[in-house]
Formats: sequence, C-alpha cells, structure tokens
Amino acid sequence: MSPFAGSARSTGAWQHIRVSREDGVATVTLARPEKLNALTFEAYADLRDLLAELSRERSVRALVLAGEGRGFCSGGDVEEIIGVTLGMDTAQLLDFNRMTGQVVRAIRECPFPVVAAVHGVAAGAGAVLALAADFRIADPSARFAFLFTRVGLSGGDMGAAYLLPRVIGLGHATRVLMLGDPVRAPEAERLGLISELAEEGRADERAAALARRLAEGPALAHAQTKALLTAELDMPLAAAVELDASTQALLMNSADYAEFHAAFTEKRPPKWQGK
Ligand SMILES: C/C=C/C(=O)SCCNC(=O)CCNC(=O)[C@H](O)C(C)(C)COP(=O)(O)OP(=O)(O)OC[C@H]1O[C@@H](n2cnc3c(N)ncnc32)[C@H](O)[C@@H]1OP(=O)(O)O
Repeated sequence: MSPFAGSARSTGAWQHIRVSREDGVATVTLARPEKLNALTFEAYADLRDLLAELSRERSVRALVLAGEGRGFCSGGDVEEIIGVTLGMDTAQLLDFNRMTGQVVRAIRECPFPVVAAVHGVAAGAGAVLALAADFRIADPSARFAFLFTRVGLSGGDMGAAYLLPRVIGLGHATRVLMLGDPVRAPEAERLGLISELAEEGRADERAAALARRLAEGPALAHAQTKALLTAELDMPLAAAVELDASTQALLMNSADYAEFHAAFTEKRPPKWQGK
C-alpha cells in the first residue's frame, strides 16, 4: 500500500495524534513530543483522514489544533524525508507532496473553525498547518519558521505561497518564504499572522476558550462564513456578492435564524442548533 494512503484507523489509534471531543469542540493534539511533533508520512495522512472524519461528525462545531511538549510542530520528519524520499521517483514524490497538501485543504475546507494554539516552534509543515487554521493563538515562545528554502525546497509548500500573502501581504510573505527566517511572536503579532498573543503558558487555554465560544455559537453561520472567506478570495466582486446573497437567503430560511427572532422577541439568548 502507498505510504500516503492513510490508515483509516478507528478513532484513538492515529499515529502521533490524540483527539478528544467535548461540548462540540474537538481537540487534536500532535503528540510526538520527543521529536517536537515532527510529522511522519503516516501522521500527515492520519491528520488528513482524522479531519475528514471530524468533518462528518455533526456534533463537532470547532476544533483546536495543538502540540504536546515544548513545541507545536517541527515539520516533516527529516529522517524519514531523507531516508525515504531520496529513493523515490518523481511520481512518488508528487504523491507525497499532494498528500501533505491535502492536510491543508482539509483544514481550510472543514465545516467548522480551526483554532491553532502555537507555542515554541512551528517549523516547515508545522508552520503551514498553523497558517491554514482560521485563528492562531500564540504563546510568547512561538516562532513560525517557514524554513523550506533553508533545506533547499520551495517556500510554497502545502499552499504556503497561496495562504501567507493573503494573511500578511505579498511583501512580508516574500521575505518570510524566501529567506526562511523565523517569525517570532511579537513580529507575528505586528504582521497580523496571529489573532492573539496569549500570556506565557496560556495559549492552549485561550484557544480552548475561543473554540468553546465558537462551538456555542451558530455553527451553520460559522461554516458558511468560513466557506465564503475561502471561496471569495479569488472571485470578482460581482460573483462574491451573488454568492453572499444566495448563502444568506439559505441562512434566512434556517432554524437558527428563526431562533434568533424568537429569542430577540422573548428577550433571551438564542439556543443555536446549527441548522
Ligand atoms: C516536505 C518538507 C516538509 C518540511 O516540513 S521541511 C522542514 C522540516 N523541519 C526541519 O527542518 C526542522 C528540523 N528541526 C530543527 O531544526 C530543530 O529541531 C528546531 C530548530 C525545530 C528545534 O531545535 P531544538 O529546540 O534545539 O530541538 P532539537 O534538539 O533539535 O530537537 C529535539 C528532538 O527532535 C528531533 N527533531 C526536531 N525536528 C525534527 C524533524 N523535523 N524531524 C525529525 N526529528 C526532529 C531532533 O532530532 C531531536 O531528537 P533527538 O533528541 O533524538 O536528537
């Protein structure tokens, strides 16, 4: 079997990944702390498959992506990359790189907001995973190292050259992706790369609080907002306005919107159902 096929394991047996679910929040923790959560081929594929599984679970309304130990994720497992990819032909290398890109697509396309809690290093693929999230909450220790060019690879790995200019602008993205210098938390805050700089040691807690807030909110409206933010990046204004109109027309027919009206009239908080 291709090493990129994914294992389609039962929940709880993902490689170097732990997942828990509570009150609408799925927490996905990269759990290989002795290697700073470096991603093996199997872990990438499992992350992709796990995100697909969670996307099918209607009860999941927000997701926290975090790293165990002293960093978020040190990127692709260098030993495996050196040991395995050096012997691969171009077609196999393409398979591998398509598979890693599928993880980013899974984060961008899942129907709930993803909050990355970043402390310590987020390097290479780890930086791109954080970049793909909808929110990044950073510890002061966080450093985002888009270091691909430093290992002789293209800075545009896994959609980074698509996403980063859209988050921090083309000028900064060019510098960051071309030079590969780490972006530390204060600079990340200045550039708008992170949505919140947490107090030391509190990024996980702040990310969990944000995810809980999102999970308690109108899930359908959040899903549509995420989908539109992604889809409209490359659309002419007229098409975007039309897509907004059709989406809003659907939502105006939803149970949640009716519930908002009832709650407003009855002067109470709405009870969102996500439909
Ligand atoms: C397709 C390509 C995708 C990509 O993602 S390319 C980028 C791949 N990533 C990297 O090149 C980063 C490699 N790692 C490092 O440069 C350093 O680490 C850090 C700067 C991230 C952190 O340095 P420090 O804090 O001094 O930690 P430490 O002692 O180097 O690492 C602790 C243990 O973790 C292992 N480790 C770290 N990163 C990786 C990795 N990416 N792949 C495999 N192992 C890794 C080390 O070797 C060591 O392990 P041991 O204690 O057994 O010596």
